[in-house]
Amino acid sequence: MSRHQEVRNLDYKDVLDDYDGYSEEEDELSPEDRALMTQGTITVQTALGVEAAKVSVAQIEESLWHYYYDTDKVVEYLIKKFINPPQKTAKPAPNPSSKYTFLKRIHIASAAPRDFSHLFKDLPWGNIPKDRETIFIPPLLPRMGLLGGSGSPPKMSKLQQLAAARKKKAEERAAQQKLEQTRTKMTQLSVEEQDRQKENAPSDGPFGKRLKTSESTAEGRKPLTTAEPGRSEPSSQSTPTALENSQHAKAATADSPKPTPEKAQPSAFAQVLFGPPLASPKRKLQDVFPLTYTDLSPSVLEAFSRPSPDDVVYAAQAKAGKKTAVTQTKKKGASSLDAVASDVKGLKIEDAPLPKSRNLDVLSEFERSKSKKAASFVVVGHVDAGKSTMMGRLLLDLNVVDQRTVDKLRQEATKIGKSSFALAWVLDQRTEERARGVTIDIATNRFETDKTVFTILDAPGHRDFIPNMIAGASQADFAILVIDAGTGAFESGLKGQTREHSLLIRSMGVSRVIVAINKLDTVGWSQERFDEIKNQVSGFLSATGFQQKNITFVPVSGLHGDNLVRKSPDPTASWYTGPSLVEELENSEPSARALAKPLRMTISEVFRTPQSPISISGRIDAGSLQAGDPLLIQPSGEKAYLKSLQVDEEPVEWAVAGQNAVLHLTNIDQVHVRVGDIICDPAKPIECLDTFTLKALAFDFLMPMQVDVHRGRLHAAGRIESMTALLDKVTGAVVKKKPKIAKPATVARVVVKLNSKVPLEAGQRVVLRSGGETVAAGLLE
Ligand SMILES: Nc1nc2c(ncn2[C@@H]2O[C@H](COP(=O)(O)OP(=O)(O)OP(=O)(O)O)[C@@H](O)[C@H]2O)c(=O)[nH]1
Repeated sequence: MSRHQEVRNLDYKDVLDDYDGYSEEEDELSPEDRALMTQGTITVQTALGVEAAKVSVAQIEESLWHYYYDTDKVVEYLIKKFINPPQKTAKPAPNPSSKYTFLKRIHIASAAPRDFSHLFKDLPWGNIPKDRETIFIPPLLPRMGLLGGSGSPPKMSKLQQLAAARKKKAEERAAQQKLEQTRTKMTQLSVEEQDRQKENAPSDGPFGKRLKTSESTAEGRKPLTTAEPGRSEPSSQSTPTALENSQHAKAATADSPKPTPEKAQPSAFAQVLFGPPLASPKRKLQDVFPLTYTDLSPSVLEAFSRPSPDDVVYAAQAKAGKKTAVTQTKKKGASSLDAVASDVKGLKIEDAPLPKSRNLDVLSEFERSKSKKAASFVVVGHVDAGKSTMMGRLLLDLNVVDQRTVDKLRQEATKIGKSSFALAWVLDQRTEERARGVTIDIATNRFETDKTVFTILDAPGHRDFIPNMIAGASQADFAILVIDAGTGAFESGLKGQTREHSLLIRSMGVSRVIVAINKLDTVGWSQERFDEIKNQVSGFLSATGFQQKNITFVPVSGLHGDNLVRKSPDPTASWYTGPSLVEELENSEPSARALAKPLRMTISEVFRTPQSPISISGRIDAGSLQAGDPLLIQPSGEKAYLKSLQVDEEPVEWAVAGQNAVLHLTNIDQVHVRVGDIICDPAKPIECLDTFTLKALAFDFLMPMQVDVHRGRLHAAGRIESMTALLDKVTGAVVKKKPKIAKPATVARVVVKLNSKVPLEAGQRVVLRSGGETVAAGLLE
């Protein structure tokens, strides 16, 4: 088949149908368009009146669509097209049956064009070299004119033509009247114009005109006697009065027998710019544009040499005998002002009274008190080892939370398909934690046994939240390391956060650890599995620096509560006869308290309470405090006062190291109090450092590198500036000076430089992280 035949045989209808892409659904108007369409139709029908019957609603709508709801144009178009069509017009009307063809056309035009190039491929003019080919950039939108738009104005009916002519005439007349009015007003306003007409003198240009408006004498410029024309009311009365006054004044001073015609006065601003007005209209150019800094005009020089109008008035009043009255009034006013001033002075805005300290001997009070021991423990372990569930269950079994609460949580958890996390939700209270099923930040809770008040610090297991875990570990006396005994879970945990958490808690100074081997229900309470895990964990904990006597193991099922508070009722678990987890906790002695040391408390949270707009919570690391104490907040260096405090949610008079306290502060702005800051005694403040030396245990390769320093809630960016020595792990003796690198598991002395000063001091433990990994932990020297 020849190319021509091919072209001839093409079914264009099919081709276009293929590429139409138009569907009835797309014919629908948006709600806004629909509203505009309805409104437009009503307007057009009203405008057409009885003639509206001659056009269908569809035609009106179609026209509205094409004219973008311009009802005037639509009316014009409809009159022209349907109501009063010109005889010869043969243009087809928009097809009312096809609604919004405009929209259709867009679709057709925007559809991908079919490639017909193969039809012409053997034509010589089809083989244009590439470099000579025209680059066709298609328009963004299809080019289409408006309906009926030929460019020429639409033809009008006789009626329309008449109406238009009448309208035009009326407009012209109105414009003419307006012009006349303005001209009259301008004539009334312009003094210059009158003068000019009187004198019949030619104008000297714009400046010349203005300069004629005031007189110069030998003594200099005369004071202005008339109001500035520009400021006078444009009333016919004001002008003659001004003229009279002016002429009267001039008659008294002018030498010329001829009365000088009144002229508009230049404004003060104009005089500053252009100098004094001259008698002669012919001014030299340099006078017209004097440079103010080379030739100060006399008006400027004289500006303050005469009494001001106010002074003149006062002088006149004084002459008229009112001076005393004015002075009296002034005096009266002054005396009442003085009285008010002295009253205001007398008013003293007292600051809120500072809280008073009872100056108790807190340490002896603590000795005498029969309060229970306070201990904090951090719960650590690999993600999903069951830490939160275990703590939730513990709180349920100890009646800290009731069954109803747990049932409610279970219902809520079931709704989002996480029913197994109901117990974990007792601690994981954030929406994000609940939605993701992971702990994100340290969750604290509290429970009491006969002897001890325990604070739980439930740490996140996920590696992304290690900094929060570090914050928890820094507040803990001891730790519960939770291990998932499930097949494969223990092994993967050992490679993951089980090992990292163990290293970190040890680095943060925690020396006692209870290993809860969890989820034993999933392995049928296999003693074998328990022993296997016990052996492996015991080995690496010893290697990490924990003493064997400080490590204990408890087989548990956190979900079912086995061996947490009560012994497991499961017969398959009968092989374990040791203490429960709570008993192990009670057996754990909290680490020694630095009671006699200067006060140090790291802020864990800042919040608002009924007692104070700035309340903070945290664990007292060292020293003691009591209500009324002045406190220093570092690094801000701002002083606050301790209004009142709470320990274990009870209001108390004092608190000591090891206790978790809530302090209600006063006399401080909130901007100076941030999480991670340190509260200390103003008399024995902690220093703020930006460089320190650290005895660091390397978890990874160490070298001069960027690091983040973590101490509790404090995170500071910095870098390892230099490495001064490699140390012996046991003796601490220098093994190598100025090493280039420190391998994992070695101890190095490194100098860290921070980007900003933070409160740090010798003896504190910090963790170094880099690129989201813990690279070292150590002790500040
Ligand atoms: N079978 C069984 N499942 C448990 C046990 N303890 C916890 N789980 C389940 O383990 C899953 C994870 O529990 P979580 O308490 O959220 O674990 P986690 O260690 O707190 O998790 P992160 O805090 O996010 O690291 C949940 O589905 C629990 O129901 C247990 O003793 N036995």
